[in-house]
Amino acid sequence: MYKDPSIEELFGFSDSNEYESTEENNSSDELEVFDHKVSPSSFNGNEPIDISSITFPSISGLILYENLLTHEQQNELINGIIEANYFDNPESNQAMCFGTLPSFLLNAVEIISHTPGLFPDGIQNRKPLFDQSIINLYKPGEGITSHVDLPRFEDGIVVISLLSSCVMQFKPLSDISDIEQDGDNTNYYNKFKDIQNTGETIPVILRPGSVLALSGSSRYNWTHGIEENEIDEVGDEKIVRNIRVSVTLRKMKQDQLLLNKDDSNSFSFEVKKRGH
Ligand SMILES: O=C(O)CCC(=O)C(=O)O
Ligand SMILES: [Fe+2]
Repeated sequence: MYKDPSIEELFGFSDSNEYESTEENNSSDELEVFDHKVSPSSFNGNEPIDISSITFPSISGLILYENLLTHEQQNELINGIIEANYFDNPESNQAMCFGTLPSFLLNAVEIISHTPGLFPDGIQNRKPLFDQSIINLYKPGEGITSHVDLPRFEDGIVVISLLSSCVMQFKPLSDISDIEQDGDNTNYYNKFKDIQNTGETIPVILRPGSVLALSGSSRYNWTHGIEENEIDEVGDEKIVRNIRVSVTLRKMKQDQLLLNKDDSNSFSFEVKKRGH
């Protein structure tokens, strides 16, 4: 029977000292988050089935593929993330990997790279498609400040959603001139607080197994963020948030790679607390 996993079951830590597991210990460390009786519906290695793609008329370049990853593929990602121990420290909720992608991401990247229409051809056919990943862990009620991804990353970004749904808000930038000047990370997230928000906000529901692709205007001219809500309401739909994990995949700009030439084929990662 499906039961939402607790954060302790997933990542082995608790906010409260009172937590005591009533579950049997799973000696293999492997966690089946999804009940496989709910039949996975999507990519079977040959033909994609039952995948819906959603576009947003006012946000050019934004496309959402629901059910792109099967439950098994989602489990594989979650188990890979657990085994990598990124979130052993309860303070950390963001792991950044540079260089070679962690191996547990490779099947998902393979699927994404074979998904037609995700990106314009020039992006879709680049090699490698991605060389940087961020894994974000959200407890219920947590979010991420509205931002535009850093200019040191190429166009063509995806966000894979796992475990829980949430709403991502897209807001058009009123002034994009600052983005070009901001070559590094400094105060990047704060920068957009003041210059966004002159127009409408477009809610995008990110469900587990979905892949959101951003290119062109959606990547450069809109901010995206997740509000700090325990419940999201969109139209008639009410989403009670549970623990959510997302995987962001991007490609570093070539000149940024050259800055770290000796490291460009190696793998490194950094685990920290999201600054927002
Ligand atoms: O967690 C998400 O869904 C979004 C993450 C994000 O925007 C980012 O890593 O830049
Ligand atoms: Fe982002």
